[in-house]
Amino acid sequence: MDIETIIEQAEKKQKEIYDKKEKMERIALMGGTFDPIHHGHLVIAEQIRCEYHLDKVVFIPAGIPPHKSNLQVADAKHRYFMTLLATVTNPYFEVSKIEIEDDQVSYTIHTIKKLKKIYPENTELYFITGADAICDLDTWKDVKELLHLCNFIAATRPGLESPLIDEKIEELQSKYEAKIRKMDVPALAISSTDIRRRRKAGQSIKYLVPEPVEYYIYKNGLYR
Ligand SMILES: Nc1ncnc2c1ncn2[C@@H]1O[C@H](COP(=O)(O)OP(=O)(O)OP(=O)(O)O)[C@@H](O)[C@H]1O
Ligand SMILES: O=C(O)c1ccc[n+]([C@@H]2O[C@H](COP(=O)([O-])O)[C@@H](O)[C@H]2O)c1
Repeated sequence: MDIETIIEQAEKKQKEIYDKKEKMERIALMGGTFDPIHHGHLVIAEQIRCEYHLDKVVFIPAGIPPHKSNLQVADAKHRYFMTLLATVTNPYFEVSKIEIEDDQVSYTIHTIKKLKKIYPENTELYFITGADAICDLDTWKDVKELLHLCNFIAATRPGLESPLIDEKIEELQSKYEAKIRKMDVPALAISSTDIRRRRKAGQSIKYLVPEPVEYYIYKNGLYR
């Protein structure tokens, strides 16, 4: 099947999930630059979905990532399509265009406020981040309000010691009375930075990203 057909199917699936939205009560949001999306992202999203009995996980590619605005990132359209391709086979995964359709910096507080207006009042939102992101949560826009609007789940990530994450979570919880939980996920030392570096060096990225994403990267000459 060609990439265009898979993308078409993925967009159809988005609509079907979206139409069911009034029945959803526990939704996880997985924000990221996804430049590109890789198996590390998918593993943490699926594990958290299962362990927290969530109705779905919404992947939200950032339009202008707040902490990466001085870095060059691939066009939002490419990052959106790769996220669609990576998630199409999971009926519980959805991709939102909410941040890429906005020309402002993609602050999570703005996204959460917009989504709270869309979802029914009883919906509980969980924002998934890697443990590295938790460590600099203090620097996020309107962090106090954000932590009151949304639960956070910090997935462990190779390179960050677990006690350090526990300490950080405790600190944030007492400072902001926040609801943050840690989730131990199988260690996958995969990062988008490493995938881009490998591509630039002409090395293989096979098995680090889903196959259709790998194909999309080659077809569109990304990260050379
Ligand atoms: N292998 C991984 N294990 C656990 N969490 C991860 C992993 N890769 C990414 N994440 C988390 O997923 C979220 C979105 O990640 P992002 O799109 O920035 O990918 P990244 O691999 O960290 O990218 P980059 O290397 O370009 O910084 C972040 O909160 C990040 O911490
Ligand atoms: O709102 C903020 O201030 C903020 C600061 C840094 C990161 N974020 C969000 O965290 C997610 C992961 O970001 P990144 O840069 O690791 O891809 C993504 O959804 C970003 O929009 C949000």
